[in-house]
Amino acid sequence: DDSVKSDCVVSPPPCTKSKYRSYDGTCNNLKKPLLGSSNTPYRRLLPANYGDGISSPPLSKSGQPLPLARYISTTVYPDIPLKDPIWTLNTMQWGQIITHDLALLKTTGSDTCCANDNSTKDEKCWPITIPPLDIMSLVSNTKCMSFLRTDTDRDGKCVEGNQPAEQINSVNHFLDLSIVYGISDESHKQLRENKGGRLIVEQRNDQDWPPHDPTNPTCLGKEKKEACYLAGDTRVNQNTQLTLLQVILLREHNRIADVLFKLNPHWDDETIFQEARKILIAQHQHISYYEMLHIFLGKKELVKEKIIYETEGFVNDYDENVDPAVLNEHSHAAFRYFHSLIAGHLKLVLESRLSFSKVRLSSWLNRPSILEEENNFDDLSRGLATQSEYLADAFHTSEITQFLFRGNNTFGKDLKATDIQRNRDHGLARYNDYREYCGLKRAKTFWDLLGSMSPLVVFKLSKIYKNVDDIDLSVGGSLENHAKPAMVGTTFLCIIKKQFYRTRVGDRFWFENGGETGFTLDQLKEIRKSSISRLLCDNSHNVKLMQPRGFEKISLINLPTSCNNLPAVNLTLWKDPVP
Ligand code: HEM
Repeated sequence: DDSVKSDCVVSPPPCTKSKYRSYDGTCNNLKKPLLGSSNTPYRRLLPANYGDGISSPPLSKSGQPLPLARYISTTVYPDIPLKDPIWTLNTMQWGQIITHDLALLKTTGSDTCCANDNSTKDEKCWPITIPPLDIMSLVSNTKCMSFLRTDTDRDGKCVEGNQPAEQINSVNHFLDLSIVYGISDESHKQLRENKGGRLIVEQRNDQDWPPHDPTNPTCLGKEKKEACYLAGDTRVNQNTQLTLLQVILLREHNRIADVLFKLNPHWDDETIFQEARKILIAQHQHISYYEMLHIFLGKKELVKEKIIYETEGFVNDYDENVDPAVLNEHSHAAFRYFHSLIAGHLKLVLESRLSFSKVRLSSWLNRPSILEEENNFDDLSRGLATQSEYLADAFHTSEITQFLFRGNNTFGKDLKATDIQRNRDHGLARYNDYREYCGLKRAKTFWDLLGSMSPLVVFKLSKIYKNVDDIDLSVGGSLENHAKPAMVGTTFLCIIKKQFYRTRVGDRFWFENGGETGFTLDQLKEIRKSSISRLLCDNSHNVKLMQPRGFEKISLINLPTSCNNLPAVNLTLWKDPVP
């Protein structure tokens, strides 16, 4: 049954026909109420490929272990900083917002497992080995990086027999701003002010900030006064610009709630809250699908695949037979390709758009306090819309391949090595299998890859892997030439398209649907005016100018203009006609 939960709760909850979404995603699908809900498995496009057919990491065709993930990372993905000529850091950062809204692999236990200590005895421990000639080995004598295997449906002992393990997504699978609102009734409750439809904020220096989180492990060990935030998602503090966008979304909720309260003083807290939530989720879906995704995937492709529509009307494409769940291949290989967009330094930018300073990414991971210092919040907001993201390619900033979460140490973790190890942890089928699935020809030899990769890349692969069938999806897919205008090769494009189709068509509350869960047509037209630029304008402290298209760099055809000139959602359309 596809509605079996990781904790063996098989009986679906009773569903009322609520106008609003639940927090955990249950009852979005009325026929199968658990579809897409928190703590249910990712889905797969192709059957799993485990070493033992059940859950152990895969081996190479020859039966030998696959080449070390860290070795692949250092040999294939060096730090060559090539800037994107068109798209801003906002594009990368919104991509991570979409990611965190859709999925979070579930792990239990402490994330300190390395071959050097006893913790490796934990069956979930599968450290990333560092080869002897690696810079981390040579300079600081580090032998491994901690890696915890993802929890699966087999852990709960709810799966019988030899059924292959399926990993658990601990957040709900819908694009519903669970990062702002929480993933269950309990996690949601802690965020509510219970007045005026607002979310809890703390005021400092004339600005609103998320509340302090006393329990999040990333906040432990911080001085009591140091900001460390609570939000709908536990990763809120992970990196500076991610936290910035989370604060923007939180403030936007309260801004909308305050306007709705003025328009409809007779509404109670819950009504204001749910209406504000519905508007913000709609803005998010609109910005993600209509302003951002075409940058990654190309507009024509999105229209052709019915992921977006060229219409001013409703789009009633909800299909209860479409499973909205996040695909394992999407979250753990294809979409992670965009880790290569990450910039190692974040620019602080003045209203004149002069950049006067920058901060190092790895110095501020899990340390959001930097946002509250001086004018950093505004300067970094402008930075997001001014600075280039990096090109989608096979190069990664060493800030994430050598120094990720380094804290006070010389080195930290390696995100690309983690991505490769995770691909194997989840037993994703091989790159060659997905080539075939996505309409490319299966490669019999390495040289058959030449049609989709550069000769240098094919040469490297042939030196690293023994057999072309051994190539990991997250490696092969990330090395393909782009299927232009998409920023990604054919195989990943095919996987990502499938994801974003399911995410919209499998969501009964999709913002463009008319009917009882939707908006009036006039309201929908207002939602379609929302933009990343206006969102940053309205919710930063003192940013006065933004270019109209905030994912696109400033140019003669995209000049900064007064924030007031940018289209805005007219909330008076939400005035109750019959108070
Ligand atoms: C500074 C920016 C970012 C940092 C520091 C970061 C870091 C991470 C880390 C540490 C993980 C967990 C790795 C694991 O244990 O397997 C992860 C997962 C992931 N990242 Fe990123 N990331 C960033 C930006 C992005 C962007 C821009 C995208 C895509 C546009 C992205 C897509 C993903 C996806 C899809 C996952 C898997 C999510 C899941 O299902 O659990 N990330 N990232």
